[in-house]
Amino acid sequence: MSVHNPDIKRVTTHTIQELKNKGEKISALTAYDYSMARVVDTAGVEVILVGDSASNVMAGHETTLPITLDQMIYHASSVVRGVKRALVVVDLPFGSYQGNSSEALRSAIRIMKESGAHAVKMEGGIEIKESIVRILSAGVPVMGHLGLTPQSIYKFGTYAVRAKEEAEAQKLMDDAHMLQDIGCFSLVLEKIPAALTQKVSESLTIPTIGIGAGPAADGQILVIHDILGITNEFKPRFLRRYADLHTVMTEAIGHYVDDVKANSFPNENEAY
Ligand SMILES: Nc1nc(=O)c2c([nH]1)NC[C@@H]1CN(c3ccc(C(=O)N[C@@H](CCC(=O)O)C(=O)O)cc3)CN21
Ligand SMILES: CC(C)C(=O)C(=O)O
Ligand SMILES: [Mg+2]
Repeated sequence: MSVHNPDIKRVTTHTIQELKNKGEKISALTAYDYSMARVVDTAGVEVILVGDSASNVMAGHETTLPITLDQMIYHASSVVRGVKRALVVVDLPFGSYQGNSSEALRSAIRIMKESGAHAVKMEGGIEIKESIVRILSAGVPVMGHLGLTPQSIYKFGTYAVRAKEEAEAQKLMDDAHMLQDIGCFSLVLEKIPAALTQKVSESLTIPTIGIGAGPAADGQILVIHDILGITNEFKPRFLRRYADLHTVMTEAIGHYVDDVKANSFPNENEAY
């Protein structure tokens, strides 16, 4: 296996626009720490998202709501130190940008200044337009996020597919165009019908990145721990597992415990 596009030394927002223009799909994954980011980057993924899913995957919370801006900056700065090539995008966490565009700008600037990441991602459409405009005006690239927006889970009540009804699909299409028109460089579409993803992706010039949104998105994103089978209890239909690391890791650790109990670790070569 080899890294795709080895000629690309550093992925930028322009690189992923060119991939859409060429009709080449964009690969994206999450990472939350230095060691995992090094692996994901080395494997050739173009976009690494420091997702607020860290709240679930790293901290064990039920939702993404509790993670703080300081915690996102800690994860993001760790990821940036592990990345040589990918574009690093960071989720603005719940409560750091909704409602107040000055606070939104301050949050985005803290992320850029304190982590070294390349862009931020924000959930929502017209409701957060002013905040996005302020951040874009400061020269910070913004990725939008429409459809299933987990920071609003208590407004919707479920993680079910979004925009199945015509009115919600129309609002999503309007929001997508608004985000493109104000200058967002890309857009995540989460858990919406595949046909709507196709309509939106064909109608926009900027690249869409889907999760549970079907094959027509210009790119795909999943949570790294999900594709590696570490989070083995999370199995939505859209997830494809590429490894069963939960089993691999549990067995490896079990062998270590056995060796310690049998006093066969450490041996003479592993001692001074
Ligand atoms: N480990 C992990 N992976 C993710 O993809 C992820 C997170 N955490 N945390 C933040 C959000 C939440 N996401 C989610 C959460 C649930 C479903 C989901 O489909 N849940 C149920 C169906 C619920 C319903 O239909 O009401 C399922 O089938 O598992 C999808 C995406 C995506 N993000
Ligand atoms: C799943 C992606 C799109 C995300 O927002 C996250 O990981 O937080
Ligand atoms: Mg997120």
